[in-house]
Amino acid sequence: MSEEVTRIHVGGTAGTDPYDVLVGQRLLGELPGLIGDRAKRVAVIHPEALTETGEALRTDLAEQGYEAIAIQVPNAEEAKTAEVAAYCWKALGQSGFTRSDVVVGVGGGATTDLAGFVAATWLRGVRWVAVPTTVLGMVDAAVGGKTGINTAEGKNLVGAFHPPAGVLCDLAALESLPVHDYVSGLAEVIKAGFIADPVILDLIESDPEAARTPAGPHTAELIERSIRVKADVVSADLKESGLREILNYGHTLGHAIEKNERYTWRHGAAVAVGMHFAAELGRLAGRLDDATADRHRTVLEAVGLPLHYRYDQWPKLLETMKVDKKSRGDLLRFVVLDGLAKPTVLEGPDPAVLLAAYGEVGR
Ligand SMILES: NC(=O)c1ccc[n+]([C@@H]2O[C@H](COP(=O)([O-])OP(=O)(O)OC[C@H]3O[C@@H](n4cnc5c(N)ncnc54)[C@H](O)[C@@H]3O)[C@@H](O)[C@H]2O)c1
Ligand SMILES: O=C(O)C(=O)C[C@@H](O)[C@H](O)[C@H](O)COP(=O)(O)O
Ligand SMILES: [Zn+2]
Repeated sequence: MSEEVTRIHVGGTAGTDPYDVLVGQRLLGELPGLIGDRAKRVAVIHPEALTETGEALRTDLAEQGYEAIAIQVPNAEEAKTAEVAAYCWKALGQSGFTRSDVVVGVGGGATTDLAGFVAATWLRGVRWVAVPTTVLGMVDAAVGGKTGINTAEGKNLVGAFHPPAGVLCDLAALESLPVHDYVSGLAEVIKAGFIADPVILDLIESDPEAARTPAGPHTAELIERSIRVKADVVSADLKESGLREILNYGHTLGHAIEKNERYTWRHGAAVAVGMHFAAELGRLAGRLDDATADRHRTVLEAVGLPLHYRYDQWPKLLETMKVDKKSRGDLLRFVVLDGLAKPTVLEGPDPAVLLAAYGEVGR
C-alpha cells in the first residue's frame, strides 16, 4: 500500500458493487488488485496527450503477465463520439476481449466517460478501472458511473450507468495539466462547495491564486472534499431518480453552451457560466439570497472561470435546454439553491424570469 492514501468509499446501489476512490501519490501499484486475477487481457484507453503514460502502463501490465493493449484516442471531447467508441470496440474485438477482461481509462473526464462507455457496452458490460488525470476527472467524472458520448444533438445523449471497479487519483498527474484545464476542473469543485460543502468555497477564497495550481496548500483537501460530496450522492442515488440531480447544478445552461460551441469549450468553463445563470435564476425566482448569488460571481471570477456568454444565442440555448435530461415532457427543470448548500429543483420557471436571469449572463 502506498503512503498517505485517502480512501473514499462509494456504496453499491441498484445492484452494483461498491468501490473505493483512492487519492494520493504513486497509486498505480494498486491497479493489478483492481483488475483482478480473472482477467487475461487489459485495454488501456488513453488520450493522445498521455501517450507516454498509456504506453508505460501497458508495459507495466504486460510485465505482470496480462495481455495488455493500449488504445489511443483523441484529446478532450473529440474522443466522446460514436466513431471513437466504434474504433475501441474494434480494438477489443481484434484482441479477443472476453467478459473477464478489463478496460482501464486513463485521462481526463472525456477519456474516462468514453472508456467507461466502451466497457459498459462491450459484451453488455465488462469491468473497468478509472485513472483520472485531471482535477475534473478526479472530483467528478471518474466517480459515480455515468459513462457516455456526445451526439450532434446534445451532450452525453448516449450512455449507461456503469460504475468502475475502482478509481485511482494520482495527484502527481496534475503537474502536467495545462492551467486552463486545471482551472476548468475547479468549476466542479466550486459546484460541490455551493451544493453541499461550503468549506470548499472558504478554502478557495482564502487564496484563489493558489487554488489554481496543484502546488497550492489545499489541493488534496479540495479534491477529497469534492469527491466525498459526489460519493455521498451517488451512493444514495446511482441512477438519478432524485437526489443525484443536484450534481447537475449549472449544467442545464452549461451543456447547451457546450453544444452551441460544438464541444470546443471546456466542460468546466461552460458549467461556470451555467452556475452563474442558475444563481441568478434562483435569486430572481425568490429562492436565493443576494449574498450567496453574488458569491458565485466572486469565487468563479477569482479563479479565472468565465461568467458570461453571447446574449444573442439565448433562443438557441433555450431550445437545447428544453431537451435537457432533467426535462420531463414540456417541463423545463433547473437545479437552483434555496440557500448555501440547499439545492432544490425549480420546475417550469416563468419564461420572463429565465430571460431576466440570462440578461445577467449574456454579453
Ligand atoms: N461522468 C461524469 O459524471 C462526468 C462528470 C463531470 C464531467 N464529465 C465529463 O468530463 C469531460 C471533461 O473532463 P476534463 O475537464 O477532465 O477534460 P478532458 O478530458 O477533455 O481533458 C482536458 C485535456 O487535458 C488532457 N489531459 C488530461 N490529463 C492530462 C494531464 N495529466 N496532463 C496533461 N494533459 C492532460 C486531455 O487529453 C485533454 O486534451 C466532459 O466531457 C464532461 O462531460 C463527466
Ligand atoms: O454525476 C452526475 O450526476 C452529474 O450530473 C455530474 C456532472 O458534473 C457531469 O457533467 C455529468 O456528466 C452530467 O451528466 P448528464 O446526465 O447531465 O449528462
Ligand atoms: Zn459536469
